[in-house]
Amino acid sequence: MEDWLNESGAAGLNDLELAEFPVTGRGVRTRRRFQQGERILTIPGDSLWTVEHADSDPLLGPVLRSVQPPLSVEDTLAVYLLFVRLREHGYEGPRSHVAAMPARYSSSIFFNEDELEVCAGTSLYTITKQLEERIEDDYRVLVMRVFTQHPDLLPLAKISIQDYKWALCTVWSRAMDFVLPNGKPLRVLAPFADMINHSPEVKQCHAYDPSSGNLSVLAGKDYEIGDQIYISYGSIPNNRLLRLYGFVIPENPNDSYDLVLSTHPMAPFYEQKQKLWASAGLDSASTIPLTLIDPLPKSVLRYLRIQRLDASDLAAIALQKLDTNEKISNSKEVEILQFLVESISALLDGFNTPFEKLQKQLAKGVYPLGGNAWAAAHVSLSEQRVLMLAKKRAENLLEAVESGSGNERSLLSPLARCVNCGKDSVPLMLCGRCKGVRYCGRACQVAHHKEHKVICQAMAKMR
Ligand SMILES: C[S@@+](CC[C@H](N)C(=O)[O-])C[C@H]1O[C@@H](n2cnc3c(N)ncnc32)[C@H](O)[C@@H]1O
Repeated sequence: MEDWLNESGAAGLNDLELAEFPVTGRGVRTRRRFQQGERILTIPGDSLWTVEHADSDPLLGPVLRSVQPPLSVEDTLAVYLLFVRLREHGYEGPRSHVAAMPARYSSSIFFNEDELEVCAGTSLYTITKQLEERIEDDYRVLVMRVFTQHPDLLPLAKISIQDYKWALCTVWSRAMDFVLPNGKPLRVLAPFADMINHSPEVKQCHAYDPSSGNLSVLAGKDYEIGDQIYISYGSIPNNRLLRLYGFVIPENPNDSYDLVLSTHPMAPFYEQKQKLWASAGLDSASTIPLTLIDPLPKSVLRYLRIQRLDASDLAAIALQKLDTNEKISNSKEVEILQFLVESISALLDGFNTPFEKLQKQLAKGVYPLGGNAWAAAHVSLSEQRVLMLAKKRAENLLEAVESGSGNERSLLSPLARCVNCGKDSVPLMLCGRCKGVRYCGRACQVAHHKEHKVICQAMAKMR
């Protein structure tokens, strides 16, 4: 692969080598020092895998162009990979790249029932089950529309659903996404650059140059000889990391839980409410990410306030006397917050193993380190952690509204109050480590330590 790339005009390969590393597995090692921002690697445009290249391939192009409606970007690249993998002559360069790719992946779509069961209750569990069905459907469509129509180029006997899943996982875990100056998205598979592993400690340092069509990797930090080179795959929570890339980051600072809020179209005043959701940047079926940094975004409360509006509230809104950015009334806010606390409790009850038990199991080594069940357990911890924070936030808000303390606003902006007791009228000190929360004194900091420890580490890492 490296010879092909050098001949095609790649730059930087002589300073790099493939090597095995603990945790990340195979990756790219540097043979020289790099300073942050220096160019490490350039892969020429002609060697990249893109939809454009697939469409202009002399053999595959006519096949792809004849499929109506056209295949998705993901399927086009997957079929392109399978097509090249099946060639016995020609395509030496791309074939050397395919030969260097992993033969199997550890995305959650390859988990057996027992392994997946460890994360039952998570969004990963649901999405993986749905994905399995979608992949089967998509494979059936490809068989009908492409493979059986072109048995000479894409013989069905050599493309099983397992092969299709391999190709999909190759795209998910190795392709890079960019937005071109004209706003169009571009998905690229870059030989050798796709051997670089992810680290949350570097910012995005790979770039596509639309004028040359080349892909470059810059140093995301300073490197010494022998160091592993990293890029950033993005701020990805564990549930997505495991589904798309087949790995997790314990105590991932980017963890999130996708809260799905929906309303039945037969609900009272549905159409009027739909307009209000739209003007709030929401939808009648909204998925709102709850994160470690913002476990209860204001948009969740806003959605629920709109959902519960009655005729008189709607009339007041029409006269601009009410704003769903603020609570409608104390009693309605209490109702919403009680519902939220109950709903989050129900979500937490739906997890196969509760947070503390799972933590103990992991500490005892019940799940073999780095294995599928271990990774699934971490996704469960990640999602439960975010939900527990969201529940705590909703409970604090509920208490503030019920007691009439008027503290709700400051509870939604946590930096303005003591995160343990909620006091906001005293001098507050910042947590020295994460600088993300404040305390009114040492006693509150000590009392809050157990709950705050994990988030503190995560936020400190992000900083
Ligand atoms: C773009 S490839 C990187 C090269 C890959 N390690 C290989 O040997 O081909 C992405 C894959 O590398 C692995 N990987 C990347 N970053 C990782 C990390 N921080 N921890 C564990 N595995 C990682 C995962 O298997 C992921 O799907």
